[in-house]
Amino acid sequence: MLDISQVSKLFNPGTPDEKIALMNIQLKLEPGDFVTVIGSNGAGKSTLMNIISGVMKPDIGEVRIGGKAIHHLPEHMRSRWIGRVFQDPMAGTAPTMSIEENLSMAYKRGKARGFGWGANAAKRKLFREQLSRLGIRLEDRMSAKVGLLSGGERQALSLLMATFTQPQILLLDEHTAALDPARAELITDLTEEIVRDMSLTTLMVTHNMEQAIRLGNRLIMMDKGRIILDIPESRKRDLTVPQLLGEFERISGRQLADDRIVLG
Ligand SMILES: Nc1ncnc2c1ncn2[C@@H]1O[C@H](COP(=O)(O)OP(=O)(O)OP(=O)(O)O)[C@@H](O)[C@H]1O
Repeated sequence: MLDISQVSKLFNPGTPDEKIALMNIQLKLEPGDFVTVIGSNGAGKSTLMNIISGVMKPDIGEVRIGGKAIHHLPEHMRSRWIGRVFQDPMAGTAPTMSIEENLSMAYKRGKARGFGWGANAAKRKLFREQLSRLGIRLEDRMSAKVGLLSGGERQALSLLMATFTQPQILLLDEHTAALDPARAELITDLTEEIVRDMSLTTLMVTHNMEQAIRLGNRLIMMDKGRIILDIPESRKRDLTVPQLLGEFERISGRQLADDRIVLG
């Protein structure tokens, strides 16, 4: 479903600030894979997400979705295949627009995949149904401005907007990191439910080691622009946080340096 081959990205080449952000990344996700991504500070996790979504282009290498090369396409052209939820609850939604207007935007984005403009009443019914799945009564507040919602409510809406047109790839970029523990748990539960129910192929960056182990069917660890560990479901099931940190130390020869690390 997602095929990244030999992707490299260098920032400020040929200057004293030269940084290797990604070095020869090879990553293949099968349909329905839910892969968690962890790594040290500056490992290249955000750059990888940005290259998949089209915020940045790789220096070399290819990104394919469903066999189609997309690395040369601009971000807006990829959005019909890719849903993304960011760490910042303000990032995925338009604050001055209502919940319904925000959902309409996301709906329009998926149009090319069979979600044509329906009659308004039919659309509103669909939005209400979708919102009610979140279980936080946003369906009763469809005309409320999104800027008035709490961080958790906005993140739940962002998750719905990123997924309800059934993207081929869902990118979750530390999407629970800015929330308090109770709201982070709500969004994590919703994520699991939506990904499972829609069989979405998902890549999730997290600083929460316990979450990285518990969620999904595969875990990858990045360091200095490379994937240094790729753990399949069979091994992940019995993995513990100390074992995971030990693996990092064994491979990289250092302790995992991450100023936002959460052990569990
Ligand atoms: N726009 C940029 N210009 C220059 N260097 C950059 C840029 N974006 C990222 N980098 C550098 O590329 C490397 C990878 O950064 P990236 O943000 O992808 O890491 P990360 O794994 O997401 O880190 P963190 O967990 O700390 O957010 C880092 O050394 C970073 O300083």
